[in-house]
Amino acid sequence: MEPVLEVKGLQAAYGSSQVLFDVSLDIGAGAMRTLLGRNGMGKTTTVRTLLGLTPSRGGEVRFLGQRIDRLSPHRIGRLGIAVVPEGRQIFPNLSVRENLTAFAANRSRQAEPWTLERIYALFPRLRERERNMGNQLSGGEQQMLAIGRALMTNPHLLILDEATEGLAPLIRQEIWDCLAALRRAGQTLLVIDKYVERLIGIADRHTIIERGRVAWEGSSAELDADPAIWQRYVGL
Ligand SMILES: Nc1ncnc2c1ncn2[C@@H]1O[C@H](COP(=O)(O)OP(=O)(O)OP(=O)(O)O)[C@@H](O)[C@H]1O
Repeated sequence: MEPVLEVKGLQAAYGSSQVLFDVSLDIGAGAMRTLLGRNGMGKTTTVRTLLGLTPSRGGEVRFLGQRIDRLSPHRIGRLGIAVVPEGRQIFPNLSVRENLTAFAANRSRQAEPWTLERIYALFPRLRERERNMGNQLSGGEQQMLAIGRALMTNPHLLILDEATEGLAPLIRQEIWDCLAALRRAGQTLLVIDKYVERLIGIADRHTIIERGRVAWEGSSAELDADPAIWQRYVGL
């Protein structure tokens, strides 16, 4: 079956400083892949380039078979890629409910699309906070809201950058439980996070990025069998 996302030899730069040299990866329908690597290795730039926010300088990106590496971020979003960005970017002056409904759409034409009710069932805390403004939420609540807001577009592909960064351990666990539930429900996922041991139990495949190049790629079983690999490149 054709992958949902297929990236081949992706290159990107900020001005004259090249940051991605040759990044290739694919994600099958309903699969979850992680992007791993230390700070500054190019994970966020990879995501920004997929979303059209940083122009690619070479290589190809295909989404559901269609070339997207020359499209605007707006068009890419409409095709059904949603992101939970680093730092969440919740609208501070909109309520939880308004944040969730602001971009609601059915991009992937789901027979049973995400609704407010389903988001509130996934994250009961958001229901309790329904009338609170974005800037009145804890970090964990903001992350739940950012995930809920992305799901409300019913994306073919959901990308999370720094999925659990800066969150308390119990909240981190809630986010991983949510990712596992989404994975079981057939949502295709690309996740950046640092906690390799946890991700091995949830994701299908992993890509380790080192200085803008793929240093290692493989399955959860392969990564689990070789902790030296992730200790070397991720260092936890
Ligand atoms: N807007 C920018 N202008 C110039 N250089 C940048 C910019 N954003 C990132 N970089 C540089 O590009 C490289 C890759 O950064 P990137 O944010 O993609 O890494 P990362 O793996 O996501 O790390 P982090 O977890 O710290 O975000 C780094 O050397 C960084 O300093």
